[in-house]
Amino acid sequence: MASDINRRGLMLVLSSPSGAGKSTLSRLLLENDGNLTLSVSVTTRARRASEVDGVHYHFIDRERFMAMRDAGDLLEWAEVHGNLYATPRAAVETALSAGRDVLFDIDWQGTQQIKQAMPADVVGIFVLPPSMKELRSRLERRAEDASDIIDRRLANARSEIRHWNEYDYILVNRDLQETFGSAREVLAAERGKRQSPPFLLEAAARHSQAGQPDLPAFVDGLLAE
Ligand SMILES: Nc1nc2c(ncn2[C@@H]2O[C@H](COP(=O)(O)OP(=O)(O)O)[C@@H](O)[C@H]2O)c(=O)[nH]1
Ligand SMILES: Nc1ncnc2c1ncn2[C@@H]1O[C@H](COP(=O)(O)OP(=O)(O)O)[C@@H](O)[C@H]1O
Repeated sequence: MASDINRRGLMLVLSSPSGAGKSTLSRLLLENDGNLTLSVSVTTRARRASEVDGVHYHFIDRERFMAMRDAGDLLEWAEVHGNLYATPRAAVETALSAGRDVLFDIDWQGTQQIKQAMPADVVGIFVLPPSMKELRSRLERRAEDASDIIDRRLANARSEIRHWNEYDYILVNRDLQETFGSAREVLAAERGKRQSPPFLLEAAARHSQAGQPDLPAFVDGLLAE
């Protein structure tokens, strides 16, 4: 039975440099997909005006963060832009064992850690901005961070982008609706792969559309040889 084969949910990771659009994409995915749950991270960063404690993050102090880390309560953790961020373990395990898929908005360091721990269950999407100029203007338009904080995020962007090839899918976020459509395709394809074999072909076709536009032509070329 399919429910027996696929009783563990998948772990969908979205990473990007700050401002590329991963929080916006996460929100769209969560609003449109009843089986997807957000892993709400803990962080020592200050709350932004638009953020709600317990919804976007659990905002905690450094002491509590260290206590959680030392107690083994964190699935992964990292320092990003001078703040500490981590994924609480318990909520993820509860959701996965109930067959729900879990969405993570975490950086490349966290992705490496969970891929190491659970390689078969993790699907990584890296979101790129169309240009660095557009990245800056998105951070400025978002108007949530002081200019020194924006500068720090931009200064870190290139070193984050260098980790793009550690991910399974790369999405260039030009048009938001198109990127959202591609992310949904990835999710559908990866769910399909985890079902019974008849879904595998469909999954492969979707994978190629979402990730590499040239792949269908390549496959056509192979078939024509
Ligand atoms: N490793 C890790 N990174 C996280 C976690 N939560 C958020 N991040 C990353 O920390 C970075 C900064 O996030 P945030 O302060 O919300 O800023 P934003 O990316 O500009 O929205 C982003 O790359 C997030 O993906 C987490 O639990 N673990
Ligand atoms: N495709 C897009 N085109 C234009 N603006 C976008 C696009 N995607 C996201 N944005 C905007 O860019 C800003 C940064 O997006 P956000 O999701 O907060 O990025 P991140 O979570 O990666 O830091 C937000 O103001 C958001 O509304």
